[in-house]
Amino acid sequence: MTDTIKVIVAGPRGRMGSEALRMIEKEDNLELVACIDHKHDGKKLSELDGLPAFDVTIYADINTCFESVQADVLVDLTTPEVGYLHTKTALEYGIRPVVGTTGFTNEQLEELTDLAEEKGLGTVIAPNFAVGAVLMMQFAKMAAKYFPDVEIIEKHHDQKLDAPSGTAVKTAQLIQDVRESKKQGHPNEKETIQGARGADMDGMKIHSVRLPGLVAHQEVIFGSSGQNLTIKHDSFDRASFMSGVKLAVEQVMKLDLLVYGLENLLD
Ligand SMILES: NC(=O)C1=CN([C@@H]2O[C@H](COP(=O)(O)OP(=O)(O)OC[C@H]3O[C@@H](n4cnc5c(N)ncnc54)[C@H](O)[C@@H]3O)[C@@H](O)[C@H]2O)C=CC1
Ligand SMILES: O=C(O)C1=N[C@H](C(=O)O)C[C@H](O)C1
Repeated sequence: MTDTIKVIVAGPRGRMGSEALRMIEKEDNLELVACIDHKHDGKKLSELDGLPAFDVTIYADINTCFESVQADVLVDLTTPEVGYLHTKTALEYGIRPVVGTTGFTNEQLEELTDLAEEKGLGTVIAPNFAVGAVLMMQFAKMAAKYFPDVEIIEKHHDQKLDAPSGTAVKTAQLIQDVRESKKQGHPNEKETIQGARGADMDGMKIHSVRLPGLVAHQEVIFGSSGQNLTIKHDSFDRASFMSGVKLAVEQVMKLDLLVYGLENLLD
């Protein structure tokens, strides 16, 4: 029998955090031991409406939480600034972070990579936990070898804080690994309205759509003479991310460094 993994969830009232609670409730090898939330300090999760009725305490202060509760893993599903601080603090307390929160800067990712290595602690930061999205990114990386002209269109719900999405940035980074740096479009093109051509990453354009009704969607469009290739993924429901969160929580226990991207954990 495998040992139970003791998990703290940060952001339990959020769209992703609440889905993570529902996932943990169903899994015998995961045990929720506390939650971190800037509201409801000291309450039990079971006192909040609409969430699984776990008899665990909510802490507003992460240090108090880590000093009061013995845990193996912190699952962070909050906001970019908070998520970064949580990840750093978890590593300082010897707790392995599994981070779905997006919007970290490259400098923050580098700092966390160094800290995880120094502490010898597994850490997973995954911009997208949906297996289909991970495949979409891998297929895009494969295609970029043959189609260097590419634009990324990501579409999300209008409550999203960061743009471009973590998934779009990660996709562009994977493509950047295999293609020569390239400025796309006409060399003399001019935007008559600022932003019309989207964000630029190493010459690739990234377009961010935000609308009510959307969940998480991305198209990677490759163009070549006489042909286009479109690789597309849709998450219609946040349950789509949960098998990836579970895998990351299990695998982070076996790691002693930081991995960035769920693809590094898939067979
Ligand atoms: N990696 C992945 O597969 C996915 C990642 N995300 C990312 O996860 C993050 C959360 O997304 P959603 O759940 O949609 O957002 P949300 O806005 O529904 O939830 C964020 C939660 O964080 C809480 N929060 C804010 N400050 C806090 C603090 N100091 N301590 C504890 N909790 C705090 C808020 O109260 C809120 O409940 C975002 O960065 C998003 O981009 C979202 C979907 C999938
Ligand atoms: O905020 C979201 O919703 C999502 N965020 C992640 C991202 O920024 O890529 C993953 C997914 O796209 C949903």
